[in-house]
Amino acid sequence: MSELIRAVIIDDNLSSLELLTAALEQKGVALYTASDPVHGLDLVRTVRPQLVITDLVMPGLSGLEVLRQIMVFAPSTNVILMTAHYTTETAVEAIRNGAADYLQKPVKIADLRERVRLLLTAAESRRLALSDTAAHMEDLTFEGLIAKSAAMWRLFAMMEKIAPHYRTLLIHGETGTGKDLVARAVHARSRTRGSFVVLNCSAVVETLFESELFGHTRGAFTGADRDKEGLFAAADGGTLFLDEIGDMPMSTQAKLLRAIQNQEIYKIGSLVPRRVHVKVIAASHRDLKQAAKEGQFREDLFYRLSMVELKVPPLRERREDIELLTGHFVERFASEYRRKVRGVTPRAQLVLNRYDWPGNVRQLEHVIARSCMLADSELIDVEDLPDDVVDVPSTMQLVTASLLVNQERLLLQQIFNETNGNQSETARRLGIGRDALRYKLKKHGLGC
Ligand SMILES: Nc1ncnc2c1ncn2[C@@H]1O[C@H](COP(=O)(O)OP(=O)(O)OP(=O)(O)O)[C@@H](O)[C@H]1O
Repeated sequence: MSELIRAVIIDDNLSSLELLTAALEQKGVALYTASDPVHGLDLVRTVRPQLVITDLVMPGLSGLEVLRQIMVFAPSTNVILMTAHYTTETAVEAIRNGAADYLQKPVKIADLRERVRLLLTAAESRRLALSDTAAHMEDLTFEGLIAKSAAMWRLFAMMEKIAPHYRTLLIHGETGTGKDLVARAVHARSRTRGSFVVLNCSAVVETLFESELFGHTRGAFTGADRDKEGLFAAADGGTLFLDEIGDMPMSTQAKLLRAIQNQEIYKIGSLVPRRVHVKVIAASHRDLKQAAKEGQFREDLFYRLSMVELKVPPLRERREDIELLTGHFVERFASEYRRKVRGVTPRAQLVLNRYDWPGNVRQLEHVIARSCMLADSELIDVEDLPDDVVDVPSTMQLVTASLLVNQERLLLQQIFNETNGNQSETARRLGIGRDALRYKLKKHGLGC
């Protein structure tokens, strides 16, 4: 971050403009100010700043419009909006539209400095991770998540921005992609003081769901022989992570929605409400929108949760992460199992890079753990890898094969029709023998 940082501040209130300028004035930062949004946008176009701080309500053009225009011509700019009327909903909306942050006015100077520092450091980490010049693993790590792919660093940037503002969040991704780690990372960056409490919805007996979430009073039902606090209460001031929320019964979903909306819970057997401040993160490998359409998930809960939706891409869509994760897991398991393994051979790495990883990072983790145990030498080789990883043809090969089969069927059908089903003529035009033609016709269910 040694280069000069350019920042543009736009505010129609002159004393606020002066205050912000004084707050951000420091070595290495070039500040430009505008007291009207149109001039502000001109400045942004000419000086191409990394950072723009703009008021939300201004005559002529709103801060949201300023944001919208900047996102069109310089989408990587960090735009911070300031407003006297902060709500979670407007903050989330602004961030979904590309804002880097959304601050309550009057802005606390220490807060602003810290937010700017975090944003610029995050932008620097992102640049470093994507530039192939990262010197250390820390440069490629975001709160325990390791990646160098642009897709993952885009996700980290969104996590960073949304973490201080969201109240509900939905994480979607195939099994083993790292949803749990993503949830923990968002919690860590949310600056809440409370705990991170987890409920795996696929592991709870249906009848005990509500007692798990909201707690119960003694005698509330048979077997309730003492008062019990629920997970909502345990997560008060922190985050409740509901993993595999698609497995939550519909009746519990209705109560969950009410608790989220009212920030109030009732223990089973009690009429006394308790106020709670809980951020809720839900995760699912299922397409909940589709489930809601099919009546298998409450639509209102889906819309509430998906105000912010984070998608964790499958490993096969970010293959540049495979080698990095392989190295990380080799180091971890070699040390855990006290083995002298220090890497994988180039050809084994090729096999790993080519495989489709239906179980995603977790599957890669298990494969490397097993290979570390089996490897006879310092480098894991192809024979140390499981057969299914080594033998399966890559998706590319499968796709090509199925395309060829399709093409063949279409061609056969076309010529067979043109020749009015004349096999000798069809074989002649295709340049193959009659036996080969009969075989192919049978294979494709044609002409019989
Ligand atoms: N980017 C990553 N860097 C390092 N480790 C990772 C990364 N992504 C996933 N892992 C590891 O892979 C394993 C699976 O991750 P995690 O449990 O977060 O996935 P998940 O999507 O929540 O899975 P499920 O859908 O089965 O609950 C964990 O051991 C986790 O530590």
